[in-house]
Amino acid sequence: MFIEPSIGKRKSSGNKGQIEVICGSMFSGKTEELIRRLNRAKIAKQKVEIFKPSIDKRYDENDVVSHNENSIRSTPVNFADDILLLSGDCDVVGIDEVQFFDEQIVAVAQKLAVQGKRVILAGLDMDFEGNPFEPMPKLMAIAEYVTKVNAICMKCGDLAAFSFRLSDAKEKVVLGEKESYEARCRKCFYEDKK
Ligand SMILES: Nc1ncnc2c1ncn2[C@@H]1O[C@H](COP(=O)(O)OP(=O)(O)O)[C@@H](O)[C@H]1O
Ligand SMILES: Cc1cn([C@H]2C[C@H](O)[C@@H](COP(=O)(O)O)O2)c(=O)[nH]c1=O
Ligand SMILES: [Zn+2]
Repeated sequence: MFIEPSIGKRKSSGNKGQIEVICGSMFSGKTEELIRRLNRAKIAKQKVEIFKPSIDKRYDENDVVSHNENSIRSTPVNFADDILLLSGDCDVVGIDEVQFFDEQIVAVAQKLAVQGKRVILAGLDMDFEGNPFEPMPKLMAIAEYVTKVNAICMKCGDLAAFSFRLSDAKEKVVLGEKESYEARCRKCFYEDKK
């Protein structure tokens, strides 16, 4: 489990800011882990702002919601740059579904961290073809902390790092849940890949 190197008193301690990335396949617990860290920051009396791309309205228009229905209030934004304008003087910025943001999210995360903020980003590291899902690789490169979480393979019960798309759709972005995707281990993913 990720243990914060420090938490609380960010402004008064002349904080340097940091970037944390939570990555993995679908159903691996990225959103749960993001919510856990943000709730702990709130308990430590940190001012927290949470964002998600407005494209993601699967469970709720505004909230970030995990597959097991944990939720936290968030602000949907159209562009990564909006986060810079809306994060104000907060201590901690949480961002979910980061893979749906434009490349600008990398500069935005960097700027927020340079301002002294703790920036926590959660997103898919691979797409349905098993390829890196930009801009996640760049964010992982500039982060101080990267946490990779695994789901359970829906075919064999092993650990799963891949998101298997059940439909024949070839577009990179196809929103969906259990009806459209399964968490798979490498073997079960490549066995059935079209
Ligand atoms: N194949 C699976 N492996 C692990 N957890 C699963 C799976 N399918 C459903 N879940 C549920 O999904 C939850 C994680 O949801 P969430 O944090 O939203 O994941 P992510 O954001 O990575 O898609 C788990 O706690 C579990 O209840
Ligand atoms: C693999 C893959 C996924 N998506 C979509 C499907 C879901 O709407 C989100 C991922 O949500 P989660 O919180 O990580 O479960 O992304 C996609 O558009 N393209 C893909 O290749
Ligand atoms: Zn498997």
